Amino acid sequence: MHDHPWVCMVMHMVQVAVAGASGYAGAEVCRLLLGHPDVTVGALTAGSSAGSALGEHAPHLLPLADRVLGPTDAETLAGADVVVLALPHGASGPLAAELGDGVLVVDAAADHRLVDPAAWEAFYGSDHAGTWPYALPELLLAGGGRQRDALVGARRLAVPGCYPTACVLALAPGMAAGVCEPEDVVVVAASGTSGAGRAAKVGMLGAEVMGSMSPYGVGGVHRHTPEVEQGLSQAAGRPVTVSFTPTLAPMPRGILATATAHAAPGATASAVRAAWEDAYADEPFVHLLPPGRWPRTKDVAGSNAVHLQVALDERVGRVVAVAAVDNLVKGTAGAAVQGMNLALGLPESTGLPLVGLAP
Ligand SMILES: NC(=O)C1=CN([C@@H]2O[C@H](COP(=O)(O)OP(=O)(O)OC[C@H]3O[C@@H](n4cnc5c(N)ncnc54)[C@H](OP(=O)(O)O)[C@@H]3O)[C@@H](O)[C@H]2O)C=CC1
Ligand SMILES: CC(=O)N[C@@H](CCC(=O)OP(=O)(O)O)C(=O)O
Repeated sequence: MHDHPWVCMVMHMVQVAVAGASGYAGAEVCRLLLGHPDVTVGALTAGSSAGSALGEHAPHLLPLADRVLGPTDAETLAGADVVVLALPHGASGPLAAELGDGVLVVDAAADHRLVDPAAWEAFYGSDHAGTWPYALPELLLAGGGRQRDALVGARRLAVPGCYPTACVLALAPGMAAGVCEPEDVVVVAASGTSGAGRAAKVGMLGAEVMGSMSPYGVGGVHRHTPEVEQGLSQAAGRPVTVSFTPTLAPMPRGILATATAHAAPGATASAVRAAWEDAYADEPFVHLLPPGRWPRTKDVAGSNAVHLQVALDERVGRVVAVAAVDNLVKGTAGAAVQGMNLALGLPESTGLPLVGLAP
């Protein structure tokens, strides 16, 4: 299919190592890899959990329950064809440099997503590690083409953030088609608590989050703001400004993003609908719902699907787009596997579930 040296690898089973396998994202990568027909699971590593069995942390991963987690270092990860890094931000750059150019490194953390070092420094407060191809294949690029083309044959991949995946896919069609204005985009998105990782935090205790919703990172300070702006700007071909407000929702997984943008002068409801239909008609994972049906997080739980709907609020002249994703699948682990498939020359959908878990 693709004329690239990686393609020969698919003749054999691909060995994939996972760093951070005891965490939510790493364990979800393992779950998907267990259902992937072309993959064997290689070394699994952790931080303070190294030396313990994966089953102590992720008992649902029965076939891997007895695997002992190794330390997260280049020596332990050596020998794999692919290394997925599901580590806290900041850890990926130095480790990837030690892994060498021959291995495909898929980074689930934020370290290599942003193109603009100044944006990284402003929102993350550390030195920028560099920019890797952004693993959002469905992203429409201004002037034609999709981000997918940058992923085929790549050896380094930056997995998009969970909120940015939902927000960017929600509005990119309107930006690319010119039916949405780039200024004053507003996004309010709710996330399940697994988005915060499993490290203990008081605010994540059941007693704190159950039966309640609360915003955080309000006022343009959340670190996903520049990533959402970056993706939408790439679709629009000019700078897009976004007010982004994340919200914590009392559910284990899922993101529901509601994004609104000024409609371009003369944009009609049918032109808006056509932009979204055209954008995603051939995308295996991005599903524009029939008119009148709206996305629900339950419908995408456990799957790599994105459910979308769009409407024109003619009274105020704004386009309203809503997207639902599973933060741990299309928002992280599924995107990692989808990007891996593309980089290796495998069919893009291999090993990725399209069916959700509702009710
Ligand atoms: N959760 C989500 O929805 C999403 C997560 N991501 C990203 O994925 C990455 C992992 O997130 P998540 O799984 O949620 O986090 P968790 O806290 O659940 O897991 C973190 C993992 O990293 C390991 N770890 C922590 N510190 C170190 C260290 N110093 N050296 C080596 N290993 C370490 C942990 O091991 P140990 O068990 O020993 O502590 C654990 O395996 C993050 O960058 C996150 O932003 C991206 C998109 C969505
Ligand atoms: C609910 C919650 O806390 N969500 C996290 C985002 C999820 C995440 O892990 O961020 P990345 O996708 O950039 O890795 C947050 O707001 O920081």
